[in-house]
Amino acid sequence: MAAFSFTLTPPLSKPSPSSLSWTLFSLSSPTPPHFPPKPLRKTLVVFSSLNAKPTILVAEKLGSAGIELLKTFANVDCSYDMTTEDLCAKISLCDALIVRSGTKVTRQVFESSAGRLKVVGRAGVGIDNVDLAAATEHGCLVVNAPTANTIAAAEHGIALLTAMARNIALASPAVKAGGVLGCENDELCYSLVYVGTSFAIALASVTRIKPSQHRLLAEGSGCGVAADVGKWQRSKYVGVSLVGKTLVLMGFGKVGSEVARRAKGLGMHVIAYDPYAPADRARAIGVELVSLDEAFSTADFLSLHMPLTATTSKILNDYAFSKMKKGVRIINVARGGVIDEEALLRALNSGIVAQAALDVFTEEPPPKDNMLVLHENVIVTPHLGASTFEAQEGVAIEIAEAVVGALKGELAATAVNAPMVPAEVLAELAPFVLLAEKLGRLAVQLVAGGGGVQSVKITYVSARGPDDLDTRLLRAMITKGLIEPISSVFVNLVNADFTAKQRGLKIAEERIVLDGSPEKPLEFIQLQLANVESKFAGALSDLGEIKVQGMVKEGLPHLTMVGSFGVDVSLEGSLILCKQVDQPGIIGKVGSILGEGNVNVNFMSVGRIAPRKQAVMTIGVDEEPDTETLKKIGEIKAIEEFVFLKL
Ligand SMILES: NC(=O)C1=CN([C@@H]2O[C@H](COP(=O)(O)OP(=O)(O)OC[C@H]3O[C@@H](n4cnc5c(N)ncnc54)[C@H](O)[C@@H]3O)[C@@H](O)[C@H]2O)C=CC1
Ligand SMILES: O=C(O)C(=O)COP(=O)(O)O
Repeated sequence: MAAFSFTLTPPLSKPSPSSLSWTLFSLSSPTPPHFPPKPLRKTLVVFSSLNAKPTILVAEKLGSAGIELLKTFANVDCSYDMTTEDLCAKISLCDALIVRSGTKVTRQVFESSAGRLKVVGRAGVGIDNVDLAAATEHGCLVVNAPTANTIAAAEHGIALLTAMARNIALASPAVKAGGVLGCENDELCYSLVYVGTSFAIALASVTRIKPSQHRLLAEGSGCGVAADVGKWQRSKYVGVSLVGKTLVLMGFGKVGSEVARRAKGLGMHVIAYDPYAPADRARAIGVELVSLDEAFSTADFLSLHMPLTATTSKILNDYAFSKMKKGVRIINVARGGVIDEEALLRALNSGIVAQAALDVFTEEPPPKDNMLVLHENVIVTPHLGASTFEAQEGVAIEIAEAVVGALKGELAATAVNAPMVPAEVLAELAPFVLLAEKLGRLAVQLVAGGGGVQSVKITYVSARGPDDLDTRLLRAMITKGLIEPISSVFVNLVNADFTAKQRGLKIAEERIVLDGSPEKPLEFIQLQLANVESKFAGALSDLGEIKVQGMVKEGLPHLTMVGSFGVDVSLEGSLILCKQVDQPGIIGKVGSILGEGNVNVNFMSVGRIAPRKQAVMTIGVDEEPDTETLKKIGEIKAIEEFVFLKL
């Protein structure tokens, strides 16, 4: 009697947490016309919608063009000014969330989503308000809109620079209050006052008050401007010139470069501190990259354009200010947290910093009694860097395209928490990505017991040099294949490495370079699972590891080796592996049993050590054979063992 085993477990399908299900990817989807220009890198995303329309929650004001675009694909819920509690309550009903800088997307939000939230779209650049680690752990892709507000932010930086240098923000309301609006004696007049904390000109409202109340009002609101109302103070608002002055840019990325171009047009000497910026790009704009110390010590004006990270947090601190020239002027359109606000206050009070122009704050909106905001040498705007009509329409379209694309399973060009791979590399790797997942699924189903695997060795064999092969996608898909069939977690490019680590799955990668034509990115991929028992002994290598190997033939993934047996079967549908003593008639017998069970065979191959010796037969089937059919196969005398695998 032949020893055999077959498996209909572990469960290979699991209920989708939402109307969205995981699929590998779609490379065939047409790319929508793109505005603004397409970034060069893309990432593979693994979502696709089934029948029901997904729901997208828009938590902050988004340009109308973006909303219209979203509505063509999804149910769109525009709920602005939600509390954290409101957001957490709604999020489990949403497949995607779109925010700007005003919404904190915390771990609590991801936990509250109960696995449904698949994409967070940040309609802008800075993603410091999104808990990326939590997003990744929950397999949620985060995309941003990194290009559409660059010019707006740069223009705002220049606006603050010039407004500060020429005291525009202080002089204008003073003139309006006293001169233009006609403030005389005890007659009632209009005066610009700051609302509440008096922190923003943009928030100023016009209030009818008596001139005798101006000072009172000014003192009451802590507002230096209101105290000067009614005065035509030409000598008070004498400014400083820009031409010939040194402007230091801290961060020389998209916004920093655009500020540089504009500042050079104003006749400024522009230098930058950015350890990661390419020197040739800086040179092309006529900007010298300098050390941090040189940046601090030479600046007449210093403008911040770096992201808020652990390294940049409070980069302008007491030490930095102590290195600066007396009378330096600071502009911040990046993030409040890159400045130690208390240190800046001290530097303003001591005169090291003559003036500061701030668009962003550690806490937004800043508290009423924020002494920086109230400081007479500080001008402020309420995070307006990206707020032009043009930028907001552009950002809205950019983020809507990214979110819809991700939900459709297209490539996300602006993924923040997943590897981005050049689009052309991705197109080339696509069939290998499919092969990688199938090999993972196949290998794990050969393991006896439901415990899965603790270590896997992946060997990539290619005629290309190791540096020419980006294996992140392949590794992620092998991980997906290894983990999903034996667990309830959904693995994608975003959370693959995290999930593997969390489950204690060690992944070793090896690349072997073959002689041959480097036209194809890969010749084959091999997986070896060590320290496991197999339910199909024929899949074990001489070293006792489960070994499977595959390659891409005519664009389709093929299994080419099981254990020590060479086979050749297309990895479609499901697979039956049989180990038998090679002899006439076996193929026919198995074929007719499958036929009787109404199971269509799509591929069959036999790999044998030698004629009439042991052989492994691989049979690709379109349908899943029922238990009775499988039992009959097991009863064929010459068959030593067999296994049914669902791909
Ligand atoms: N106020 C507003 O409304 C807006 C603010 N922003 C903010 O402006 C900042 C820059 O945006 P982009 O230029 O689009 O980003 P980007 O990514 O193109 O440029 C950032 C630059 O900072 C550099 N950098 C990173 N760490 C650094 C460090 N430790 N020291 C020096 N440089 C470092 C990077 O190398 C990069 O060149 C971001 O914080 C973004 O959130 C952007 C748009 C609007
Ligand atoms: O894009 C950025 O980084 C910004 O700071 C813009 O923020 P906002 O979208 O205007 O809230």
